[in-house]
Amino acid sequence: MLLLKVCGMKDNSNIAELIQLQPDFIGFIFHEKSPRNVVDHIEVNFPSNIKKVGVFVNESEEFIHSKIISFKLNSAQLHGNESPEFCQKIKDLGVDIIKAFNIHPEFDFKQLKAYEPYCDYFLFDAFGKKAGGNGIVFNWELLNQYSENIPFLLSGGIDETMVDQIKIFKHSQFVGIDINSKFETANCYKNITNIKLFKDELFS
Ligand SMILES: O=C(O)c1ccccc1N[C@@H]1O[C@H](COP(=O)(O)O)[C@@H](O)[C@H]1O
Repeated sequence: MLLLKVCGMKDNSNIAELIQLQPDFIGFIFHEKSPRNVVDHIEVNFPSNIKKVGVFVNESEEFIHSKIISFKLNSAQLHGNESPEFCQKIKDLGVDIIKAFNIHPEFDFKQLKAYEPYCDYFLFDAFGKKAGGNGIVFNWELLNQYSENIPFLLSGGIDETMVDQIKIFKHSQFVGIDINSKFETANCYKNITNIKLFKDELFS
């Protein structure tokens, strides 16, 4: 069964509704340039089986540490140009590491080897103007070049029309899906009904 990560949550009541659907990961973006940037405290009780992921773009170790503590994060998604050594430093803070990469035709998959010892998952996103949340789908066939041993989540512009595409996509390290902007209504609210339909169809 694929893992499901729902990213870019901000609003307490929206988060509480999402928890009812039992995704595997819920992501919180800590990036000032993003409309999904979390500024307020999240006041929702999380069941222990749902992992809280903080998403960071080239932030300092101190900043990430402070968010791990105040939001009780289980995982850090590093969505910038963070080095393998930086991933190791953040992993040593006691969280799982999801290292994101923006995939394009010239992407050098060989660079991923050095990240292997410090990452729990890779996340493959599209390449766009912004670090993430571009709502763009990349050519998943490029992942045929990925031959390392870290499981990955597929990301980038995934919407509810793509269930069949996801079901036929095959890769030995493909373990999950990350959804974000394509499930939003206004003001970065997630449409919980659409997420439920997507999840039910994906896992049927
Ligand atoms: O969503 C954002 O604003 C964002 C900002 C900075 C880094 C990552 C961000 N989101 C991540 O982007 C991918 C793809 O999102 P989308 O489906 O294309 O909207 C997803 O992994 C989010 O975690």
